[in-house]
Amino acid sequence: MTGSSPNLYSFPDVDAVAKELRKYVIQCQNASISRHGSFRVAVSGGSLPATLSLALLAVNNDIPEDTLKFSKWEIFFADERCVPLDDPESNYRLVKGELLDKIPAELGAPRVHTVDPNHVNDDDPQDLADLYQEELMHVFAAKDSVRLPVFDLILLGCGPDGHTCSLFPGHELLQEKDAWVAPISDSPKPPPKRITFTLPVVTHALNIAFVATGNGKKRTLKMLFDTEEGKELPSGLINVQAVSKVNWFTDYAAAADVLYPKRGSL
Ligand SMILES: O=C1O[C@H](COP(=O)(O)O)[C@@H](O)[C@H](O)[C@H]1O
Repeated sequence: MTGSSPNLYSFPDVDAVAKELRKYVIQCQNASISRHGSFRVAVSGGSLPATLSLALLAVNNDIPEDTLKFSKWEIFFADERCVPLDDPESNYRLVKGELLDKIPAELGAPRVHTVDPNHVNDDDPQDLADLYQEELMHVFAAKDSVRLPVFDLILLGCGPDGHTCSLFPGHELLQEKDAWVAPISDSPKPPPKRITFTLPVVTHALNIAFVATGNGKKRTLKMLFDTEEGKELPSGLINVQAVSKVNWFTDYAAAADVLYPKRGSL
């Protein structure tokens, strides 16, 4: 699962992607629970939650090592839009509808860390970002002061422009070195006001997985993996900075034009 460069996995279709993603997430879960008793995972919005749901809500055939232990999960949001939690633009609402509401009771309930709903309508999203950073600090810096949180797994999407979280190409936020969570008021993709994990937080995670499927991601993946220009895009910066911790789960449609070596199994 690791090498000296990002792993680009490519599978025939979304169902096959979901099957392998499940294996990978469960491997990360089991290792994390053995290490520290919980699984701290961050999720994204966009197209990711649907594929994640397909992966995690599959039947496990009673294989013990294929068991999801949601009661040990702490779920965070790699980025969130500054909207109420029940707004159609909310990443929380999306993840709730696709996944959280559908988790069978016998698998346990995760602890979900949403943004503070009392500050989503603030003019300046700085407070919302600061409060979410404090939420992370309660979990990751409970005993000592730590420079950065160490997520067990961050699950990312990649937009057609190469953005990930709410980190957009050429945006000054890509230079942020200190904050764990940052506000953005000029997102080129609506809604404009959001908060996002910063690059240092993402690249400090133990495991990072991108999920990118469908024709709409074909040009983006080609650029990210086969061109120098792609290394400057937000998703490309994560490839460059986190190298072997990064695993891409793609389908044949998205990775069709990529020359970078692809793998067909975990
Ligand atoms: O705006 C966002 O977009 C990205 C990518 O979405 P996708 O639909 O192209 O997969 C997503 O990862 C992020 O969480 C979301 O806020």
